[in-house]
Amino acid sequence: MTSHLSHHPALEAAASQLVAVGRDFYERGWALATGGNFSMRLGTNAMVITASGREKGELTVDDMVVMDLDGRMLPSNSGSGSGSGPASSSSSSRARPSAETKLHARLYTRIPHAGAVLHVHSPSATVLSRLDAPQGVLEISGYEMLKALSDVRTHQHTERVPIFSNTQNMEDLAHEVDAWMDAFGSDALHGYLVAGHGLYAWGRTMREARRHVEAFEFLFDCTLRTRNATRHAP
Ligand SMILES: CSC[C@@H](O)[C@@H](O)C(=O)COP(=O)(O)O
Ligand SMILES: [Zn+2]
Repeated sequence: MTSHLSHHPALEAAASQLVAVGRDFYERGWALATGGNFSMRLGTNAMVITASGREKGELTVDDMVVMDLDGRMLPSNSGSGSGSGPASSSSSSRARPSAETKLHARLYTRIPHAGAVLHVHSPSATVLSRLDAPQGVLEISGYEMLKALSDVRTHQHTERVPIFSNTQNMEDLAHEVDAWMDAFGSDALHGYLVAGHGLYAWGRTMREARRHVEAFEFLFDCTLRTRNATRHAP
């Protein structure tokens, strides 16, 4: 395969996993219309993240940007042209990092075991995050599927998913996430919601991060169906 990543086998392997998750999540309707972004850690202070504005179901290994966790682009992004955003979403245009790069970087910094971070715009996450935004947290308990979240051993667990207000200012949003983790810790956290926007979830590996997104999606869907059924109960 010829790409600007081809001299970096570990990086290219990560990029291939990002391409695969993009295709899968697009097909499931969780990353439509360029929504969503995905990254993997590369060592202690670096990550590879999807380029901004790309169709997530049509990513190639060239639609990736290598960054350090302080927001600097690192070499290996040299094979590109210019422009980004939905209007110029071809893999030959210059790769600009995801607009939400700061959120990924902050998670890798705060959670040393995080190896992959996945952000999706799924309908259930988007709807639930709006419904429960006033409470600032979504609590889910009683489902066997909770055990798909790492270190959860029983359906009696209560998963607390914080909900942050949406903003286009990623520094502000990252600050809100930091403040929440300062107050409540990050050990029991598997993901968070951004109101009217979507879900961020992570895992030690790409496999675990994907499992977490799938589990959250199932749990969100069950939560919405239960509320709907309760509303229509005689
Ligand atoms: C449909 S636009 C969505 C973006 O604003 C953003 O929320 C998103 O998830 C994708 O941004 P991107 O810059 O492509 O990583
Ligand atoms: Zn988004």
